[in-house]
Amino acid sequence: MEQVSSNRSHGGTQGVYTHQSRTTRTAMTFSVFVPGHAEGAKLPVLWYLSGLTCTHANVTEKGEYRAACAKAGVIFIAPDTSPRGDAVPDDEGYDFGMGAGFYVDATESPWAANFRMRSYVEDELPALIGAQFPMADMTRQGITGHSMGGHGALTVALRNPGRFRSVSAFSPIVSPINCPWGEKALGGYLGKDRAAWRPYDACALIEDGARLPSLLVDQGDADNFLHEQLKTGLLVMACRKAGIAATIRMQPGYDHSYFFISTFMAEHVAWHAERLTA
Ligand SMILES: N[C@@H](CCC(=O)N[C@@H](CSC=O)C(=O)NCC(=O)O)C(=O)O
Repeated sequence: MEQVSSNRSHGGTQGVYTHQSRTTRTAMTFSVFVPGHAEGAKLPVLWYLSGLTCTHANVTEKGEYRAACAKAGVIFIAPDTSPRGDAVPDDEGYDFGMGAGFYVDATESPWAANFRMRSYVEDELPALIGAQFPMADMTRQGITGHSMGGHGALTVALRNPGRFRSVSAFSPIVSPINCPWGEKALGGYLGKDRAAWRPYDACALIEDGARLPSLLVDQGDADNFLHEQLKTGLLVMACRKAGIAATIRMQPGYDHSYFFISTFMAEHVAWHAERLTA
């Protein structure tokens, strides 16, 4: 792992790092904010999975999480959304290929060689963080994300019961098998058999018996993707039917942007911190 940059902020350190991933077979970049802490202290970890077109940089520059993480003593980690590089296949659309890994392990050619973001965020990166950041307490992890990354946070948590003490999302795609972004991505990465898509659909996972400890979701009601792509109502219904304790808030006037995310970021960090430090 190499450090790309390091900046002191809110009494802690905002770092950006790169490493050669054996999972994606590419270099991968991610950011980590470590709050100031006593020597030998162990801090809980909050993962943030980003949305379409993003790298680690969008939330790092516009997410406004550092003050809240410094106050709560929570490490904040932002991975990239896909493998990248000249040798990595891409698509002309913003919603498939580079910047749009959808947190799946692709099985279809030519994507399968590099697009393995499920294994990257579930296995390789957590192991790297545990090895390289001795202050990270990997027994206390929370996960959140935005849009495609909200879908990632929900599905990673649902598939890994017991790993995350807290789960939240900002304007998540709640059922990719039921929206154009998801149908394009899952069809492209996984092929035509829709049964293979279910492990990557939060509502389907819940319907199939997966559970979350509790859930916080914020969704802007002026989000132009709400009705065609995000479909928050499907998650409300799935949680209600499964008896999952979920706080799903419609926020009047807010859109899909980082102006929305940064408005509610401190509340999400505090919500996670409450569960990660209990
Ligand atoms: N370019 C696209 C929209 C792309 C977009 O809105 N991306 C969102 C995530 S959408 C779901 O995953 C985002 O976070 N963008 C980065 C940012 O810094 O805002 C279009 O024109 O429709």
